[in-house]
Formats: sequence, structure tokens, C-alpha cells
Amino acid sequence: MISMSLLSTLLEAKPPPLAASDGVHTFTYDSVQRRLPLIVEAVLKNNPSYPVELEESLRNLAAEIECGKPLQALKAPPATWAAEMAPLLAETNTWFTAPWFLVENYFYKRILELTDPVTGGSDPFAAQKLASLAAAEGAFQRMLAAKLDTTEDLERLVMTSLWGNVADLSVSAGDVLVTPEKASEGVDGEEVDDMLLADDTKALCSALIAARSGEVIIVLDNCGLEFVADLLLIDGLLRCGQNKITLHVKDTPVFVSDVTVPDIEPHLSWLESNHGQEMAARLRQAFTDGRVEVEAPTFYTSSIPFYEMPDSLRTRFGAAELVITKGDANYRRMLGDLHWPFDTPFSELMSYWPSSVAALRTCKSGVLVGVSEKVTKVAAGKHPDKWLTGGLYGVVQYHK
Ligand SMILES: O=P(O)(O)OC[C@H]1O[C@](O)(CO)[C@@H](O)[C@@H]1O
Repeated sequence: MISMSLLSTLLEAKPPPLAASDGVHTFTYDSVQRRLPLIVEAVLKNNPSYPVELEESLRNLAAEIECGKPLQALKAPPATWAAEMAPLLAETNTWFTAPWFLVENYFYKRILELTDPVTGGSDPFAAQKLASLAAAEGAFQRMLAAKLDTTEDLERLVMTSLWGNVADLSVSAGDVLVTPEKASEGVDGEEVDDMLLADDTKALCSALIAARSGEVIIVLDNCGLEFVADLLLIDGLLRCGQNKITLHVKDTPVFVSDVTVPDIEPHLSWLESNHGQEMAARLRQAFTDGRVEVEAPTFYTSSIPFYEMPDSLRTRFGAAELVITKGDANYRRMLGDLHWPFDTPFSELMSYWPSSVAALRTCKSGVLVGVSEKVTKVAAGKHPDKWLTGGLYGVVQYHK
């Protein structure tokens, strides 16, 4: 049942959004001031054929961010962006004072604004995405050895998809992360239970089984190991008789490694060249006969929170039995990227969602809900610097 009123009540005491101005020692500040310029550097390094003028304009963008200059209007803003930016421009917000979620999404629009006219719309992160896929090889072979391509044990597949989210290029500022092993360890590893701050896996798997005759929408996140792990889950669901799965991907490159439509085929071919031929054949068949479809709503490259989703998306979600969102940035969008107290109940906040919904996410930002103080204390005690933002811990959260 949709309850906007509960959310409205919670939003009356709306916590502030995360922003770099939270403090120079925060992860958020570091993300903007140091890591966004590094992402620009990685684009330059991975695109050696860019003309000198483009290199210079990208370097200027990095310099603008580093010293927290005021945000500028986008040159040809996509539909919603003019409205998203207007109040911030009116108040002369800077890279540091504007809400972090907007700043990050805006950053990728600024990159494309520079690269698209010169490259005809080539993905500036294409080389990094391919490198991350190549780096997934060892983990994928371990997943095959663990028979994840034949199991119907949804809990294992959900865990694998969750831990696939560890490998993320925007967190590592564009370098391939060195820990894809984590995803395959996550398959069976005993220590994994300790690494889950919230675990609704069983409820989610029951919901998946109950949803078999309907549609499941999966809001994808990263290319490389994460999407490979997601494909294992998708294949497993199909083998369990799932009638329809719709993949929601980004309409334009964002957060370095997020899946866009052109990224899908290289992943299927990669499976074929890496001992995953049978799985790839099953997936190709499902794409052909329409059991798997792909949609790329422009909403996902806006900075708008899910609770303000357009009616078109609300209707899409409402028609599905279950929506699964992957990754940290989608989690932040679900929660408006606000400083909610960590023990705010997930289900209460998600009461606005028009269907059942689950979040599979490793913790890579200061946004977290649905976790008791006791649990956060233990995690913070063990890994004071990393527990909240280092991708060490994960959550599987489900709202019916
Ligand atoms: O790929 P994911 O899991 O969405 O993570 C991306 C995360 O990385 C970051 O870029 C880290 O700064 C966050 O903004 C974002 O939440």
C-alpha cells in the first residue's frame, strides 16, 4: 500500500542533505574535493586521443571543483535539470555547499557536456568499464566453481549480487578495485553474516519466489563484476521460472561505471569468452523472447530523489511485483541522500514506494537507515574509518 503521508510526516523534520560543507574531514568533502578531480584525471589517462583543447577544458573543470567554485548552469540541460539547478544557482551554491547527490550527478553532466560534442557521444569511461570487466575474471571463475550458474538457491545468488557491489570505479576514483575476491568470498563465507548490518535476505527470497508469475524490476548499478554477479542472479531467477525481469539502466554514462544500454552486449560476450557460454546462451534467449527487457529512464541521471519520482516511473514500479535496487547511489536516491538517524526504520521510509522494494547495497557513503545503535556501534568499533563508507559492510533491506 502506498503511503505518502508517513513519508511527508518524516520529511517535516527533514534532515539536511549530505554536502561537502559537512566538514573537511568528512568522506563527502573528500569525495568532492579530491576524488572528483581524480575521476577527471582518469578520464584523461584513459582517453589519450582527446584533442588538446578538450584536455584543457577537462583540467579546468577539475580545477574548478578542487577549489570549490560556484556551480555553473549546464549549457543545454536535459529536461529536469534546469529546474533542479535554478534554486542553487540563485543562491550561488558552490561545489562544496550544494547537496552532494546533486553535485555528483551534475559533475557527470559537466563531463559529458565537454566530451560529447568532440567525441560524438562516446562513453568517456568505456576503457575503464572494459578494464573492470577484465578484472572480474578470477572472481567469476570462482563463482562458476561454486556452481552459482546452476544453483537455484536464491539466497546465495542474492549474496553474490550484493557483494558484487564492492567493485565500483567511482569509489576508487577510477582505478579498478583490488577486491573483487570479496564478491566470490561472499558466496558462502562464514564471516559474511557479520558484515551485514541489516539482513532481510530470507524475506526478499520469499518475495522473489512469490513474484515468479509477475515482473521484477532490477535497478542496476555498476558494470564489471557487479553486473556479472547480477547476471548470475537474473539467470538464476529465470531458471526458477521468473516470468519477466526488467533491467533499469542509465540513459547516459554516470558514476564512472554505471551500466548503460551499450554496456550490456559486451558483458554477454565476455561471459561467452570466460566459460559462461551456457549461462550467456540462456540470457540471450531471455532477451530475445522478452522475458528480460531493458529500460533507461532519464530519471536515473537526474538528482531527484525516488520519493519525487515522475508518474511514469511510479506507474512502472507499481505494475511490478518487486523492485530491487542495486548499490550505494540508488540507496542514497531512495533516502534523498539525507542525514537520517541510522536507526530510522527502512520500512517506514520506504512506505512511499509503489510496490515491494529491496535494496542490495554495500555501504559507501554516510547514508544508512534501518540499523540499530547496537549494530552500528560494533561495526564502528571494529573499523572506525571504514565501516560506513569503505564498502566493507552491506545491507539487504526489504519493504513489502
Ligand atoms: O556504485 P555505487 O554502489 O552506487 O556507489 C557509488 C558511490 O560512490 C561514490 O561515488 C563515492 O563517492 C558515492 O557517491 C556513491 O554513492
